[in-house]
Parts: sequence; structure tokens; C-alpha cells
Amino acid sequence: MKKSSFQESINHLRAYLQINTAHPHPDYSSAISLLTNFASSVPNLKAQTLHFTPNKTKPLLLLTLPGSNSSLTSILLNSHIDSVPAETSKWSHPPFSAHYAPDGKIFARGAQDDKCIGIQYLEAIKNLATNQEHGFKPVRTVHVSFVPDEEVGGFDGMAKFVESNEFKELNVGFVLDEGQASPVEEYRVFYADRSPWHVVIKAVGEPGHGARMYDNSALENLMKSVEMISKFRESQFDMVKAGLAANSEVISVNPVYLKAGIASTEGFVMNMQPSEAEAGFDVRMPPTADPELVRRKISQEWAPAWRNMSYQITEKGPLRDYMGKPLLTHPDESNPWWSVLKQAIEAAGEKLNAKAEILGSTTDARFMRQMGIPAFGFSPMKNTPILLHDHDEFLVDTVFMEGIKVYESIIKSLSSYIGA
Ligand code: MET
Ligand SMILES: [Zn+2]
Ligand SMILES: [Zn+2]
Repeated sequence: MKKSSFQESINHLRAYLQINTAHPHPDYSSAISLLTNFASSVPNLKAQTLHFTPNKTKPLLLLTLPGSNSSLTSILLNSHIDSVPAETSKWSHPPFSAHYAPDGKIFARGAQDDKCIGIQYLEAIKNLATNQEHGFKPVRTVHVSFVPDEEVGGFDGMAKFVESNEFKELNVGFVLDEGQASPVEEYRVFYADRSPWHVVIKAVGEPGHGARMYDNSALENLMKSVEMISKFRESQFDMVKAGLAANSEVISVNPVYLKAGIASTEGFVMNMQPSEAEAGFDVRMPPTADPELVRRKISQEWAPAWRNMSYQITEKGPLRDYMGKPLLTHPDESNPWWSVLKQAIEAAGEKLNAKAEILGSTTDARFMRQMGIPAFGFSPMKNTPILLHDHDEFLVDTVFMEGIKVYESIIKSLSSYIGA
């Protein structure tokens, strides 16, 4: 077997990106076939497809490279197969064409989030396996998981996987999951995520003529809440603007939809005030935030029953681990995995941001941290604008190739570390 050439690696990435795994109808089976096929070209890499839903429509691919010492805990490299949707008409190139521009940019939904890392894991393992006779012998077993449904909360994917017997048998001791691009030369590592709540507030009120001024209309009630929420949002954002906290260290509350009005064939009826109105918010809380405080704010200020409001909170995953501690992995010398990871990145000739960060968004790593397993978020994309969930998401070919080298160093170091 030989190592993949530059062009072959790029072709692997582009072929994966060309499979439309965006919600609401991700093509998981084509993605799993492609990945399984690739994995079969790597010696000793075993593949199994697991199912945790009754109709088997959400497969999870687990690849395993056995280590020489099965009494040590294993390493898990995770990525998700699914993507958020793309507004095709707003893109410069069709989002599932993986357009390869002359300047090296590869445009595709998933180029950064996070199909790049899935292929990089495989390319790195393939390169290491090719060099086996020159010394690469994993001591710890290395697993690579490709999971479904991360972008919709992970409940039929990673959440079920970590609860399974199959997962327990893996005896995972350390996890690497996705991170986020770095606009500068230094790579970024994430030691925690923010936890999402989806909050819907509903108002009811007196209906009436569009020309009438009166108290307690549904939209007036909703707008009062929106004002209070905006004030809270501003108080959080002001701390960021004043340089007192990073974006990911405060509680974000962003409106994502508003729904009200009486529809007609002409659009909306303009001279009637509706009796119902609602709004949806994406709320993200850093690991140290007090969820009870937010809950109280919602029930007393944002959607008080006395203003004819009601609310629904959907918690998208855990906030604390099974010991009741915040979900975070210590990025310091108290955690030997931190040192191994840091040294491996530096050994590859790369620089790491001096401070590990909380990720502003959310990943499947929270389910593993909940089990008490240390997990860091890392996607080796340097000098790259942050374009996840945006139009024209792209990754530059050379950045992708450098990432493979970095993972080679990381996988080698993690799998041969015998201290923990
Ligand atoms: C709703 S769970 C999180 C899904 C996605 N990764 C996000 O951060 O938005
Ligand atoms: Zn992602
Ligand atoms: Zn995402």
C-alpha cells in the first residue's frame, strides 16, 4: 500500500462533500458506503456499522485500529456525517459540487463543519499505517466514529451511542471531536461547549381592529418580552464588547423566528390585530452559567403568565456530568492528555493558541464529557475564516493537507501514550 498523493486526498474530501448529507434528508447510506470503502484500503482498520434507531435510518460508522495493549483505555476520534442545510441560490457555487477553485479553495457545505476532519482522520491513519515498518505501532486502540444527527442535537446519534454496550466495550479514555477554524496562524483547542436551549415564548391577547389602541393585544405582550430579552442580550454582549469576556463565555440569546398575523391570499391582513403571537430563541449557556437563573428570567420576565404569556424550553443536551460538575475538560497540566495533545501539535511544527477556549456553539463532545471522559475540540484549520453554517463555506486545499500531518503527529502521540 502507498500513501495517498495530494490529489488523491483532495479527491477523497471532494467525493465525501459531494454526498448531500444536509438536513432534513441527509443521505447517510451513500456517505457510509464511501467511508467504508476508503477504510477498507487501510490495513488492520476494521469497520462496523451500528444502528441505534429501530428503522435503521441513522447509521453510525465505527472504525477500529487495534492497539498492542488492550488493557489501556482507547482513543476516539469523532466527526459527524450530517450538515446543516444550504441556501443554494445564495452560494457562488452549488454547495454539493465541492467546486475546486484555481486558488485552492474547495467550496461545499460541510467543508469546515466537519467533513474535513473525518477525511483527515482517515488520511492520517492511512499514512501512519503505510509507514508501519518504520515504527508506527499503536499501543492504545484508536477508534474513529462517524455519527449521524449532530446538527439536530445528536439524540439519535452520539447520545444513544454513549449509552450503548458497544460504547462501554470500547473503554474510551480520551476523545477528540470537532473544533472551529482559526483566522490566524495559531490553531485553536476547545475544552468545553456552550449548552443550547431552544426557547419558544407565546403570547395571547385581545383581538381587535387594526386602527384601535388598547391594552393587552397578543403582539403588544410579545413585544414587551422581546424588549426585555433584547436588554438581557445587550447586557451580555456589552461584556464582550468591553473585552471582559469572550463571546463563548457569556449567555447568548438570539431570536430565530417570529410568528404572528392573519394570512390572506394577498399576504397578511393589515387591519386586524391577531390574538396569538410567538417567537423562538436560540439560547447558549457556558458551562459555568446557572441554568436556574435563566429559567427564572424566562418565567418571571420573558414570558410571565400575568402578561398572558407561556413558554416552552427544550434543553438540547446535558449541562452537567453525572457527578453534577460542569461539562469541561481541564486544559492544563492537571490533565495529562492536554500535554500530550499540545506537544503533538507543536512536534508537527505548528503553533497553538496560548489559551484553550470554550466553543461558542455546541458539539457531540458534551455527551462524552457527561460520561466523565475527557474530550477536546480541534479542527486543524488555520488562516481560515470561520464559515460554519454560513454561505460559501470553504476550505483551502493546502490547509486541509497540513491538517493531515498534524493529525498524524496527534494520533501517534495519543496512541503511544502510556501514562494515563
Ligand atoms: C442543537 S445541538 C447543536 C447543533 C449544532 N452543532 C450547533 O451548535 O448549533
Ligand atoms: Zn459540526
Ligand atoms: Zn454545525
